[in-house]
Amino acid sequence: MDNKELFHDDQLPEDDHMAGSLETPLRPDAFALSDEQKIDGIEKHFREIMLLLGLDLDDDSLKGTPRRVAKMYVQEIFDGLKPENKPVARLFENRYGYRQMLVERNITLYSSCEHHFVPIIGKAHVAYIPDGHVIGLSKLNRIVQYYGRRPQVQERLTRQIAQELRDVLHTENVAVLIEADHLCVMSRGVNDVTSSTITSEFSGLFEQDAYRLEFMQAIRHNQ
Ligand SMILES: Nc1nc2c(ncn2[C@@H]2O[C@H](COP(=O)(O)OP(=O)(O)OP(=O)(O)O)[C@@H](O)[C@H]2O)c(=O)[nH]1
Ligand SMILES: [Zn+2]
Repeated sequence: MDNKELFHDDQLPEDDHMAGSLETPLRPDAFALSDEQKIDGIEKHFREIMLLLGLDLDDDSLKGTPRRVAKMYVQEIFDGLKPENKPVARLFENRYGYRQMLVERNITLYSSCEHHFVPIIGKAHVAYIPDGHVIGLSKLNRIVQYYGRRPQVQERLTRQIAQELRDVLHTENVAVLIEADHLCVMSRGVNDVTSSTITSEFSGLFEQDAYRLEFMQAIRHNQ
């Protein structure tokens, strides 16, 4: 089957489209406003949303919600949109001569579905085979957290984490696998609470079956 049968005409993959799809789509002026300006603006608009829903904003429990939501968006669940929040992963020389696979598994992942703005909850498993350098273990978790704290689709999230690991570690030998539950699938729409979504990216040595299998076995063990 060729691509034309798999995609509608306007969805046919093109090289530049595929390359660009790794980036979170941002407006050119995405960084023009301060956090405080963003919080004030979101608060105002969220108040409107609540009023349109018919909610009484004089109610004690509801009146703080617009600002609470605005702060949560800007300072918490979407703070991975700001490049200055990208974790700094200091490289250490691989003085131990460790050349085998390092797997960091079961990394807690929280993200938000960019189509419905509801949570994606899951686990990320990442691995690399060090060349000249290694990084602190917690930085692997932090990289996953950073890219999770954006409106996302799971495919892009997976690829962004893999690309960051390749960049930081100066090696192509990187694997990322994410298994996640999408609240937009579970709690609304199709209302399926049993399905979950697995995405992966394997590059460098992980494109070979033996390395991929070792990784898959490592993340399955003990679960
Ligand atoms: N590929 C992909 N799709 C996602 C992801 N998260 C949510 N979606 C899907 O995005 C789609 C949005 O489709 P629409 O038909 O515009 O939205 P909808 O009418 O709310 O669709 P339903 O969820 O089927 O009710 C849905 O099928 C979601 O399941 C993701 O991470 N990756
Ligand atoms: Zn969704």
